[in-house]
Amino acid sequence: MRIIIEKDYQTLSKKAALILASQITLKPNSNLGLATGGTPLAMYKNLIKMYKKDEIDFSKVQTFNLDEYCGLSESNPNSYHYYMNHNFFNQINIKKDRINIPNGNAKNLNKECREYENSIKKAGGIDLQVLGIGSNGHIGFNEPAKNLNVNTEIVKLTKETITANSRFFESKADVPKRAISMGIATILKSNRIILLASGKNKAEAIKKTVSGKISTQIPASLLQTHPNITMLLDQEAASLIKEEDLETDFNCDSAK
Ligand SMILES: O=P(O)(O)OC[C@H]1O[C@](O)(CO)[C@@H](O)[C@@H]1O
Repeated sequence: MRIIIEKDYQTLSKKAALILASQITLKPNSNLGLATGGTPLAMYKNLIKMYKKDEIDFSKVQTFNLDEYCGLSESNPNSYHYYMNHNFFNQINIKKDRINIPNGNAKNLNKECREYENSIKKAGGIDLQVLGIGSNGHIGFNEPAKNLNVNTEIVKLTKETITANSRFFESKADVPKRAISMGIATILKSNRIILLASGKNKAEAIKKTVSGKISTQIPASLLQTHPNITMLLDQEAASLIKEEDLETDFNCDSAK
């Protein structure tokens, strides 16, 4: 596990954008796995800036989003379809038919999950997956539980996640209770993963992800088994990581 600690959210977001840009430069037809939530917003802004300066070309890129709420239409401002179009896709030259986001409004949700998983396989898998993390350690919408989903499935959101995500909705009651999410194996099959985390409220989950025992109660801890994972953190999110867990050849503590 490579750990990069940046001064703050802005520098972390710039670095995340540079990692994506280098992936696309090296492989213009990359399959990118993308995340939503508050954390990647500034990364998307940086990528749009780079695109406008002619530094990146998204025309051959294909994207797969991690998750989507059940029951929200694409035009609902709280859906992840809307989030991605509004915050990213509408401002770059990606081809619409190369964008993949689970349809949380599909008539047959189980079929939708199976087809989503197959479309990732057919595309040859994900080259670079971007992840955020919930303060309970969830990745995608894979919530802490005794058993975790392997493949893309319908998931029930925990009270904690509903409360955390209610900041984007008019009221807590409006937050959907279910979502479609890539499973843990879907995520772990990606060639490279970068996980972004900013702020004190992520520090405990980050500590457990980096150095805790691997447990389905902290879904992100399973990332310890991945051969090419980079944790891109700001100082607050990294504040509970012990010094000795930073001392490996791979780790780069750029803020100190
Ligand atoms: O970046 P935020 O808003 O803290 O969200 C953390 C995680 O929770 C989610 O909103 C739900 O999966 C993710 O999209 C995100 O990675």
